Amino acid sequence: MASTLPVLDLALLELPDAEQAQYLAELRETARDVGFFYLVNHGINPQLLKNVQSITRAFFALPDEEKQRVSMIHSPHFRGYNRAGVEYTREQRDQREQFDIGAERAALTLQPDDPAWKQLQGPNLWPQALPQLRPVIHAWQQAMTDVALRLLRAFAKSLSLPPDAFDALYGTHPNEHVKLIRYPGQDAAASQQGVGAHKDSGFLTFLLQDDQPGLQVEVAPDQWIDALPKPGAFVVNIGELLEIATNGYLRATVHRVVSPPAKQQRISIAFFLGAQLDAEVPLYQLPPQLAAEARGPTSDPSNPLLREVGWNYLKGRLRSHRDVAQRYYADTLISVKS
Ligand SMILES: O=C(O)CCC(=O)C(=O)O
Ligand SMILES: [Fe+2]
Repeated sequence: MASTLPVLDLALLELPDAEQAQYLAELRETARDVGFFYLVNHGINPQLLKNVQSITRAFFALPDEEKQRVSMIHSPHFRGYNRAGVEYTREQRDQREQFDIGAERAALTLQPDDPAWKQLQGPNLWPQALPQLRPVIHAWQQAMTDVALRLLRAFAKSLSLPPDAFDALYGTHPNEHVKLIRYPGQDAAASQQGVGAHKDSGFLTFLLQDDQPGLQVEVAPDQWIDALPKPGAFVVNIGELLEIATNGYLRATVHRVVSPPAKQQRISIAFFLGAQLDAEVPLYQLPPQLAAEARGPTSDPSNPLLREVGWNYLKGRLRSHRDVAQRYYADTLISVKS
């Protein structure tokens, strides 16, 4: 069993088609067997990455009062700030503070019969005390969307599907979710749950870690390996949408973060590429050889995987942010077991 994550080089996608076969097979097998890897040579300007990291530190260093002004409780779209201990994973509180940003779009006017997930679309909250945050995050969100779509097309090719097979799913409105995260250090006697074990709900996740360890990946039942920070690389993982789309051939791997020791902290910046909220994930026809190896999507009664993208995404948001759910989605909580 590997003790570190595999490394994949995005620049190899520029090879002529005839020379790509081995690389695409490696991409497919890594995504299938581990579901997590380091991505190097991704082409994102290192200065942009530095800027994103330093503006994130500046955000968390703001006085609590400023952060509370952009608290998520003000947003029916699940945007904004949460202090540590407010979010839940597997019924336990996560010890991390975070700031969520989504695709910057106007809120929709809902009709009585509209599905609740339509309320997920809307504007972000931005702190007045840190005006540079918005342009830096927008630039990063755009750059990450480009990289994520390149990688998604490579996945389609690696599965012998047309390269644009997934394009209709993310359409013109991909769900581009950025999360700035700070894990405060914890005393040995306190809860070490930075974020509890979970799968991500979208297509692909990219993590920009600092140099503090803590991220762990479940490579086999109850077997965890450390995804140690690797300078210049993203940690990439597969989300539930790719698991559903490939009938479980690709795997949305469970992962978690263990808190840093007291007096230290860990900063991680996540980019989640999701599909358009009104899309439904079809079951893609894989070639017989791959189809025979598909395991079917995992069935976990506490986490059903839903083909309707809006519902699958809302499921995760309602579970994580109980206070926002109570305030804006009370009717949905009654009608949907999340
Ligand atoms: O902190 C990290 O690097 C991982 C965060 C994570 O898994 C998540 O927010 O879904
Ligand atoms: Fe995650």
